[in-house]
Amino acid sequence: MIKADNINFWIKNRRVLENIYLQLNVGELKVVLGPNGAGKSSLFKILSGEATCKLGAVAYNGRNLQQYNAAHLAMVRSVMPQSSQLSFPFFAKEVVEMGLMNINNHNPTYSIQEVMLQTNTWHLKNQLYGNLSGGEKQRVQFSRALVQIWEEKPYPRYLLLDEPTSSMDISQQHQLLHLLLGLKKRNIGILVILHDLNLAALYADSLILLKEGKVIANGVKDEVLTAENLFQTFDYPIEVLRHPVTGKPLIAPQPVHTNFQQTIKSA
Ligand SMILES: Nc1ncnc2c1ncn2[C@@H]1O[C@H](COP(=O)(O)OP(=O)(O)OP(=O)(O)O)[C@@H](O)[C@H]1O
Repeated sequence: MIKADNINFWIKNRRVLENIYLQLNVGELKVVLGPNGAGKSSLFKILSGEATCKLGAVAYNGRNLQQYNAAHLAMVRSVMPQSSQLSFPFFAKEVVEMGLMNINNHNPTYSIQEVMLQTNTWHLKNQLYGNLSGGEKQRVQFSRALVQIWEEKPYPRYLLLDEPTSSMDISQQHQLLHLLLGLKKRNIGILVILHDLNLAALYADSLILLKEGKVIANGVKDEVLTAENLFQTFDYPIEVLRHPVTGKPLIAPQPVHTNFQQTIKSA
């Protein structure tokens, strides 16, 4: 389990995260939602170990994050940040192979091809990463993160993804989330930051709504995804309907012209 207790985080004397508690279990897909600037990426950096908080603590499998060295941490969690800059002209396949270098695995029981076929990137293997489209770059970075945890292990591991689908078309978005569902069965817990409420509604087990650094709601999907919680989080009127095929929540934002101001006043 990843356990975050009372996370408080300041950037330049401004508190951007306040008293955050969360738990991520293996077999769970947790989505973090919230408006721009809510603190999602800051929380992500603290959970992944990229940043440290003055107040509060993060533990992986019962052991404080600070006690892990980089190599050991790479064995228990894999990370896809919002953006990744590469200073050299790597081919797409070389970028994916970096996932193996992170865990010092020179002899994987699986092939890079196997993973890249799953993420629809194998045909891009010999293209320069810098020349790929935004969505293609994301799929390559996702592949790199997957390669790092693809091999089955007897201990719990975690995959952390910050807006992995933001540049992807609708088909690729759903394929990525579908792949995550498969990973849940491999003793892996997954935390994803998304802006697409409907992707969250279809695929998440649990959700955290964040606004101005504070948790508005945290729990199982059906309890968190209510019109009231969404309004409180986004200051925007959003209906929660039922998906006609899956029966899961279906998010229907109201268009701005339909009495938006009136709705805000009456809420
Ligand atoms: N390096 C920085 N210097 C100053 N302020 C920062 C810095 N990084 C983040 N912030 C501020 O911290 C707050 C939280 O930022 P964060 O990136 O965590 O938000 P977010 O929820 O991920 O937003 P988005 O949805 O737009 O990606 C924002 O107000 C942001 O302006």
